[in-house]
Parts: sequence; structure tokens; C-alpha cells
Amino acid sequence: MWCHGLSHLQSRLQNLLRRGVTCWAFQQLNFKSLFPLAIHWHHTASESLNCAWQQHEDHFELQYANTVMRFDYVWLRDHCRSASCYNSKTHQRSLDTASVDLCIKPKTIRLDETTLFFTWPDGHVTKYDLDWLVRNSYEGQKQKVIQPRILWNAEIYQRAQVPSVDFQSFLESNEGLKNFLQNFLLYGIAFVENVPPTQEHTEKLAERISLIRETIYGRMWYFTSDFSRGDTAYTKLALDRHTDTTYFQEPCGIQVFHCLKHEGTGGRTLLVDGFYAAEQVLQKAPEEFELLTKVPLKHEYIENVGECHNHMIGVGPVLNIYPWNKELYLIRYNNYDRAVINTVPYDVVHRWYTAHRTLTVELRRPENEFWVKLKPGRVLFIDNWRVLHGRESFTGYRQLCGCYLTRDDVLNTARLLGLQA
Ligand SMILES: C[N+](C)(C)CCCC[C@H](N)C(=O)O
Ligand SMILES: O=C(O)CCC(=O)C(=O)O
Ligand SMILES: [Fe+2]
Repeated sequence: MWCHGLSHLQSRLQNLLRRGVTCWAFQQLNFKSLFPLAIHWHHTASESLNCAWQQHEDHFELQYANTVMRFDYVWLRDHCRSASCYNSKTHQRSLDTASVDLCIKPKTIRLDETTLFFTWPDGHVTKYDLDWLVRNSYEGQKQKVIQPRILWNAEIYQRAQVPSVDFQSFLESNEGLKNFLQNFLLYGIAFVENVPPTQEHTEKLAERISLIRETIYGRMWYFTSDFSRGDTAYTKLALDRHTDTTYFQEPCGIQVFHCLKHEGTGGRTLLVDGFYAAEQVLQKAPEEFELLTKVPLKHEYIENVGECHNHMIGVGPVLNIYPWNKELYLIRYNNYDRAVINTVPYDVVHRWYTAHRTLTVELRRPENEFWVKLKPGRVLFIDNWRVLHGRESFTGYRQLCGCYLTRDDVLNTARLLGLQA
């Protein structure tokens, strides 16, 4: 590392840095001759490591692995992984962040091989591996998407020839399960074949990847067109594309469908990649996309049929994006269950209807519609935060069973199998 033995220059340097001037220092140069244009960077001696850092008044700047990173000093103190600050067995912070002086600055900083050492005013030392900092810095993270996906229309999905997973391999091998989850994460839908057509086997399948999310519809549901519940799903009518449980504050993450019996005609299932449609809106009308991410809407479920009395309300925009990288993670789209709009003034309402129309036009393009006939033995998993489903009207006796899954637990299983989720 360059700059060893420069401590006599440190106070002058600090003055300089306080004024926000960037400094370079080379051992072989006369430091004074560089004032006041001088730039002071601490460099590693070894070319191969290629690391440089600089202590600014209010942040620490690091260049490493082709990344320029800036760290707040409180952040650097807060993320200390020393035994007294962090319990590496439980992966939990022991340090009380509120005890850190918000104006804290390190007394000294030094680099040894690939480890940075920060000594704080009270003498506590925090060590960071350079690679850890790259992996965990804002600049290192922000280029990375949280969830890699393949957006699809009917042709893209069909051409991809995504293989279904067999019931046995899904249950018995981690590889089968991993293949299934990989496809599910990429496309937002996935099928399991050769499942015995019973509710019990469907439940077993669901439990292999997640906890079942029990709702007002029960844990496992089993339904026919008997209008046993106050919802169109329990009729023979067609259902336009929608996501379910938009009236929950957190809509159900995954939906599982298994058609156990159908003696009649029609009843095909419609699937549409909501993120593909949203992407088209973003390309064609970015300000409409933005409005759909901003305007809060209510969805509502009011039921008074037989013994079932429910009133559910969920509030949130149609498109939900991560605020730091604008990645879309949830679409809430159900025109049946959308409640009275009273969360925005009339002029915004009008712009919202325009944006909603643009999205609807994309969602309804025939080329975006993927139709399948669910059959006994073939179980469909749908990412209810991304892919919309619908159904054609039907005749005859039709029995469907399934359940909702908690999204966190599906992702948990995926991560434990080594997938990015
Ligand atoms: C039948 N099953 C339990 C699957 C769903 C019923 C929920 C229907 C509701 N309109 C919604 O979209 O959330
Ligand atoms: O009957 C179907 O195929 C699906 C109905 C539906 O949308 C649902 O149950 O959520
Ligand atoms: Fe539905």
C-alpha cells in the first residue's frame, strides 16, 4: 500500500479533504508540490489487487473490482462483524445501532492483503474483506436484479418447451424439485405431471415446496360450480384474466390448481404473463407505467352467503416496484374485485383510467394468451404476483382442488436448493 509513513501529512490532508478535494499520493512524488490540485488516493502496491481508497469527510470511497463504492461511516460501524457486534452463529446483530455516534469517523484505516481495518475513536476495530464490501455495497448490488425472469407471450412460452416435472421426481429428488422451481421462478408458471387425482396427493405436492397459506377459502380448497361461496369462481361463468386475493394486504403468492374431474365442454384455463404486459406499457408509455405504480387502489371481498360472512380490504397500486431499482415484483389486477376508487382526486382518476386501459389492452392481446385445459393428473402452479389466470365458461360437472402457498416459503425452498430468489 502506498502512503505508509505519511502520517505527518495527515492533518494537512484532512484539511484538504474537508474542503472536498480528492487527492492522489505517490510515494515518489513530492506531496507539497501537488497542492492544492493534489488528489490523494491510497493505492495497493500490487497491481494485481487493483484497489484504491480514500477517506472523505463524510464517507469512505473504495475502488475495487471495477466498482467505485461509497460507504457511510455509520454504515461501516453498524455492519461490523466482530464477535461483540455480530453473532455469526445466529447471523444476528448484537450491536445496538442507536449507540453509534451519528458523526462517527474512523481514527485510522489500513489495508492488509484483502482486508480493510477501521479503528474507531473508542479503539474498536472493524474488519472488512474487500469482496464482502463489493457484494454488500449499494453500487455492487444495484446492477443486480433480485429475480431473473423470462417474460413471455404465448409463442415465447411454447417455443421454450419448458419441461414438466414428474410427480415422483418432484417428491423424491432434490434435482426434480430444483428443476421445477427454476422453471417456476423464470416463467411464473410450472406443471407437475402424473399426480394421482386426489386432494391428498395435491396437498402432498404443495407441502413439498412450501407452507400452505390458509385463507377464508380454507387450507386446501375443493370447488365446483355450486355457488357455495359468494364468488363467480363458484359458477360456470367465464372469468377474465385476473390475479387472486387482491383484497388482501399481501395477496397470496402462489396458487395451485388441480382439476380432478370435468365431464362437459369448455373450462379451459387462460394464463397471461402480467410482467410481460407491464413491460410493454413501460416501453410504450412510461408515464402511464409510473402512474400505475403510484396510485393506491382498494380491492374488496364482501361475502354473505350461507354461513360465510367476510369483508376483506386490500390497498395497493396495480404495479408494485422495488423503490431502489424499479424492478417490478407484484401486479394486483382484478377488475371484478376492485373497489370504489376514493383514494385520488378526479384528474388523477382520469389519468389512472387511461393507464389502466393501456395495460388492459396489452393483457388482452391474443398473442399474449396461453390457453391450457387442466386435466386430472396435471397440476399447475401459478405465481399469483405475476401471472394472471382466467377461465372459459363451461358445461357439465367440473371439480377443481388446490391451495395457496406462502411466497416466502417457496422462495426459501428455492434458495436452500441454490437458486437465486
Ligand atoms: C376458488 N378459489 C379459492 C381458488 C378462489 C376464489 C377467489 C376468488 C376471488 N374473486 C379472487 O379472485 O380472489
Ligand atoms: O375455475 C377456474 O379454472 C379458476 C377459477 C379462479 O379464477 C379461481 O378459482 O381463482
Ligand atoms: Fe382466480
